Amino acid sequence: MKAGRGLVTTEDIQAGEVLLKLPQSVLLNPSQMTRGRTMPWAPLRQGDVPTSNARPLSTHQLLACVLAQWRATRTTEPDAELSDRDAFFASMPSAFPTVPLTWTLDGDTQLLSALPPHAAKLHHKVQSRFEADWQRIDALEEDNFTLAPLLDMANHTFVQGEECKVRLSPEGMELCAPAHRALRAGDEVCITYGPHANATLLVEYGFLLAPKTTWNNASSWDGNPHAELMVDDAIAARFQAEGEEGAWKVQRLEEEGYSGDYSMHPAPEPAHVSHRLLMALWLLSVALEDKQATSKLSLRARAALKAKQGLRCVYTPKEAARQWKQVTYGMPDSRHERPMQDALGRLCTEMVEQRSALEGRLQNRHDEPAGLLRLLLEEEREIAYRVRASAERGEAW
Ligand SMILES: C[S@@+](CC[C@H](N)C(=O)[O-])C[C@H]1O[C@@H](n2cnc3c(N)ncnc32)[C@H](O)[C@@H]1O
Repeated sequence: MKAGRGLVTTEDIQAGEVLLKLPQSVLLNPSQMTRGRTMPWAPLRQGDVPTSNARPLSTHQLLACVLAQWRATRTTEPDAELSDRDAFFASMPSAFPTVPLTWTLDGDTQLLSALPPHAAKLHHKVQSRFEADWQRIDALEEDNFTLAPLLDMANHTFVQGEECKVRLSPEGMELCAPAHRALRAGDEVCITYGPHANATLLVEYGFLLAPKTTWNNASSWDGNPHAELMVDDAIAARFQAEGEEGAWKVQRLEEEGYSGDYSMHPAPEPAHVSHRLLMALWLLSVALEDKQATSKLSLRARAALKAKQGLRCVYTPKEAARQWKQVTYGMPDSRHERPMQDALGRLCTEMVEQRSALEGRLQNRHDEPAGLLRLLLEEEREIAYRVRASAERGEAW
């Protein structure tokens, strides 16, 4: 994998065998640095009551201070001998060109403007965290983010079962070989950073998993197994465009805990939509009508209303609420299938077009960050294609 440096075994290792032990004393986190003593700068622990003169740092702020201080000292004394801890610090990367936060700090608006909406939202969260650290806001939850020499060199694997396990104990940290797979000398030692989709990997870590082959209609999914296309913005826009009727629908979703987090997935196949998105699509397949008011409309106005309702199922609000209850009990009415398929097809087409437009913003950029962003946009477009094809075959849910 093209992942910079990594960990590699130098001898054969049995499945489940411990590869590495890091005693508490070499770990760098607030617990270790304060050794349980109360310090005015120490991040608050659970149950700590902040005193008026304490200005605690968050863990990230504290570790950033330690690293900044080390870097400053190394600059003034470049020839000083390296201790083990210095060697660890010196091994850390000093530039992060593929992490979108760097694009913001460098003012690379071209790359930023091509981020797909969900990745842009995730990036915004990373940026807010970063800004909060700069502003030194009070962080009241317990945090004990740790820098771990050597272990921090482990790259992420996407292959389930191939990852080495990190175990925490009062003595420190242990890295163990995969439970069911021996390692041979020369194998890379990987861990998992979590079941992340590519947008998260890009904005949090600056990398993503590219597919092994070029996708075509027939190929099975060989990209990130956790790939997803988030469509919250597009769904919210649809409800908003429906005015009061949309607000009624949003309220139904909120009541049932289905508000937001609407996703499409290429794997496991067939490409499909999440249950939450399905619920939103059901509501989009409904048109509300006040029968009494409609009966008073002119023929022309009634025809215009019919056109607006399109293929959707028309209900009075009371009947819609009753049908909705049925759906939340897992008993949808088959009359909704066609309008839902239709709504999904249009949504997928919009996603494809939006990604192509975003890709257009990367013209003339052939650097690594733009390459990664292009992969993300291509992946999202491919998911939309696959879900649309599944919907046409009646398999998207
Ligand atoms: C904990 S560090 C691992 C050591 C890192 N490779 C280095 O050279 O310092 C995490 C970083 O490694 C890279 N990385 C980790 N796993 C990767 C993977 N599967 N593919 C590409 N890059 C990866 C990313 O840049 C990520 O932010």
